[in-house]
Amino acid sequence: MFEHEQVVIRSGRRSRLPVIVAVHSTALGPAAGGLRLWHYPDWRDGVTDALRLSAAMTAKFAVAGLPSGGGKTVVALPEGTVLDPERRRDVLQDVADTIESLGGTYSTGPDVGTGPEDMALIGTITSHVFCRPAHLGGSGDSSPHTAQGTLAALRAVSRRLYGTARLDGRRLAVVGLGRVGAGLARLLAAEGAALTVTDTDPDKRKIGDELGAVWCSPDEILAADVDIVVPAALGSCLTAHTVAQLRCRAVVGPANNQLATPDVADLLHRRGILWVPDYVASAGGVVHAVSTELHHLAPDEVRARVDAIEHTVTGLLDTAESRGRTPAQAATELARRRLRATAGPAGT
Ligand SMILES: NC(=O)C1=CN([C@@H]2O[C@H](COP(=O)(O)OP(=O)(O)OC[C@H]3O[C@@H](n4cnc5c(N)ncnc54)[C@H](O)[C@@H]3O)[C@@H](O)[C@H]2O)C=CC1
Ligand SMILES: CC(C)C(=O)C(=O)O
Repeated sequence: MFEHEQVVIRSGRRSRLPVIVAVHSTALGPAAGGLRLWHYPDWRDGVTDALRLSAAMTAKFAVAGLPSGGGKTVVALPEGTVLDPERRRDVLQDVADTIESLGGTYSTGPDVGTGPEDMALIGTITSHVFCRPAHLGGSGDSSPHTAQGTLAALRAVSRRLYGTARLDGRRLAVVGLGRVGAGLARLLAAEGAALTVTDTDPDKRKIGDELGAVWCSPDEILAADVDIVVPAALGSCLTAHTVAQLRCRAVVGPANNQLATPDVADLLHRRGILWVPDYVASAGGVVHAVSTELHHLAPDEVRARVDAIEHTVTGLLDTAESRGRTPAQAATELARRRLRATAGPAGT
């Protein structure tokens, strides 16, 4: 079933690359979600990714209790494409044109492959952008706040499984040392967690060495003998095949769309592995950006909202336990309830 409100696919005027903007829902407010600049075997795979990522943003905002809707932009780069600075600028301007044409229905921010400087460039063409650098009036890089929010989710899970929110001595495997994964690994190392890490980019090994982490190959890390696996790279890492290999008690991480298909949540549950839906654990970045840029909250209030992810996760785990649901089902039900509440009697 096609459940999105709007999907725009344009060939960029300058770059000739496919710019895909998916607006899943504006039921809670104008849509927001990051710009993913990534390689795909076929541009249609980029469309599939945009559809899934934008739907996840709707759920992310609903569970976080924020008045925004779900959207996402994907620029599907053919495999092997390397963008020189000029071509990168062309792509970003093409994205900005497309977003501007939506007249405020959707605003973009950073995601895989983009950051605050890219948002600054987009901001020269459209005002519908967030997470620009602070000196330009934006809330800056979302990734430290995404990492902080994921840490809050990990504390809730640790308390549930081990009776303490402290992570010192806990064994965690961080999959992906990009902007969020590296930040999170640093927070975990500072707390005394024993880390196993990986990234497909061998240069990231330096970060692991700096943190005293064990380096593992990307193909083997999901089977590592650890307490908690932390997906912090790309989506669809949890499949029937990889779930069968897991040796951990929980999977909690910031990577969007970790499940290859929704039924994988049941497989995890049947194996007794606690999985916190990614759209709950990864909300810190948008919570920070929206609370700062739209609601103009003071920094300590914003930080409290990011840290409140710990209570959200605890609440979901309680609900799941008391109603005989998986955490995934409890989160879906909460998101649907909040979306229905805005639709009024006709939508209930
Ligand atoms: N940046 C943010 O604030 C937010 C990011 N997320 C999600 O968190 C995840 C990471 O995002 P960022 O750190 O911003 O992206 P990034 O592009 O900075 O980092 C991604 C990292 O994953 C690595 N990687 C790719 N495939 C891999 C694989 N198969 N195994 C191991 N490593 C692999 C890449 O080499 C890169 O170092 C993404 O799924 C993103 O959608 C979610 C919410 C907010
Ligand atoms: C950081 C924001 C923009 C986002 O796209 C996400 O939370 O996935």
